[in-house]
Amino acid sequence: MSSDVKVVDQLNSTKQAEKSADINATSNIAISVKNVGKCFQIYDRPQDRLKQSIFRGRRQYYREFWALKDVSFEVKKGETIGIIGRNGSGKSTLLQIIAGTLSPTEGEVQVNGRVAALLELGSGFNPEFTGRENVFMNGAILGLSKEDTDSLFEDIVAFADIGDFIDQPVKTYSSGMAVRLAFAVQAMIPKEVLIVDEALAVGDELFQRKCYAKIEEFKRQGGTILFVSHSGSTIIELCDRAMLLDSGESLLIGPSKRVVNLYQKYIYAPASKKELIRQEMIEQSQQFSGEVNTKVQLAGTQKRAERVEQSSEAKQVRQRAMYDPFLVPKETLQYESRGAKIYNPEITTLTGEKVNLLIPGDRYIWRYYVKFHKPCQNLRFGMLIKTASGFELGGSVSSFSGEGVSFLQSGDIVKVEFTFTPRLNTGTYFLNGGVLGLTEEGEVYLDRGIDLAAFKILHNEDSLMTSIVDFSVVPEVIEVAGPDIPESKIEGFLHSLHEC
Ligand SMILES: Nc1ncnc2c1ncn2[C@@H]1O[C@H](COP(=O)(O)OP(=O)(O)OP(=O)(O)O)[C@@H](O)[C@H]1O
Repeated sequence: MSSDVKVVDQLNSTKQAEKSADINATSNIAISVKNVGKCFQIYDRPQDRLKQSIFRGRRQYYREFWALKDVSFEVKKGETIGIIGRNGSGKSTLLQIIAGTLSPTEGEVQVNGRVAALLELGSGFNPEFTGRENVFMNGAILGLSKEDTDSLFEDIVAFADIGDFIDQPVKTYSSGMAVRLAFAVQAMIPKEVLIVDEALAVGDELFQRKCYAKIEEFKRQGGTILFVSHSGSTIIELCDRAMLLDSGESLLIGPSKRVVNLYQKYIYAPASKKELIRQEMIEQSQQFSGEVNTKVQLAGTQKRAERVEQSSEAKQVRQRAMYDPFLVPKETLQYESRGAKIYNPEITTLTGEKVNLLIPGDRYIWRYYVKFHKPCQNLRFGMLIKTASGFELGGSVSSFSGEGVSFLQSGDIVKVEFTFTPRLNTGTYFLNGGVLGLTEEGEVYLDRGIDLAAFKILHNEDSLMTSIVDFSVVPEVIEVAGPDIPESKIEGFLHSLHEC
């Protein structure tokens, strides 16, 4: 897209946002998408495009391709919604329509407030102008006065961190530098709605972390976010709800963890089962409409576990079996079997007692059995531990890619054990198990169970750890000087300490 076209589109976008703000100013809805469809005209040969413009309307030289079909949803103010789906499912098209850089063929989109969109970053810059000039141009396009942009300018430049290049023409920038500056503009402008296409993978890892921190800050401040990602765990971590797009259709909108799990079950299902799962998802979508899932049947669990934590008995329970029958995942999800099935998943102590209240730092076994219903080869077995919000903490597979148990007959049963040490903070965690095998489609899950078991890490009074993972940190604080070192001498003094 040329920069001129982009400018016009963005001006339209601003106008659209202003218009919507009038309509929705008092509503708690930030984005409303109603029956949106997008049809692209596909020309098989370049000359067909020319013919179409000459014989306009009299004959059709293109094929129609509907990239979005009848998509409807609403996003409340302050909500973060994730959009997930395979390549080509229509995610970017939907984001562009909501951002106002693409118009829908049918349906209606309303956005309440100013939109900043982290899409096609840098494509709106004029390469002949300097970074500074482009920042002011972008500000004007986004509806900011010169004074507004003036007051944000230092922050934009500091965030982009491109040094003196700010006064060089953008055509001299590396692509990474242009993207950084464009991100900084969108990140710093005042906005009500932020649209992010994670596929942008901006710059190096440090800059990416800075971008995520900025997105998280916007979320904390009550901003509304629409977020596209291929990473299920990022969607679960960041988003309140998620939408699954498939071939341009919105199949499922609901709690993000549930949507991501069903999506994974769907993409790994054999072709013959896909339509069935698709229908199941459409039906589930109607049930969700905003409901929040509780993960575990907590009846009595929390109180029971707290009592155990508090009692002096907790200090003596090392090596004693601790099992709470109420601590079971409410929503275990098993993939469609492709010739193998997982049975009897359980956590035990090294001496075989079934447990789910674990002592941090002790050794345990995650065990399941697998029965094979057809001959299978290159078999690998996996485990994964996740937080209650679905964030993947870590796991293991039984061998490297492509290796594994070379062959098992139909009817064979294997026992799979993973001995592990949960070095984790107090809290509830979930375990997955999976069997991978080589089929004519490549390596696929022959069976996979999401949230097959839950466990709780008991409180350790002696631990000073913070957050989730225990890195066995040993803190040490030593007084090295009294108040007699003046401020101006501190660096020299600390240097002399190292030399001693
Ligand atoms: N300008 C266009 N002209 C014709 N077809 C288009 C155009 N833009 C997108 N499409 C088609 O529309 C479909 C949806 O594309 P889109 O980029 O929205 O998918 P996506 O889900 O974002 O994919 P990805 O995950 O690969 O980024 C694709 O089949 C794509 O080829």
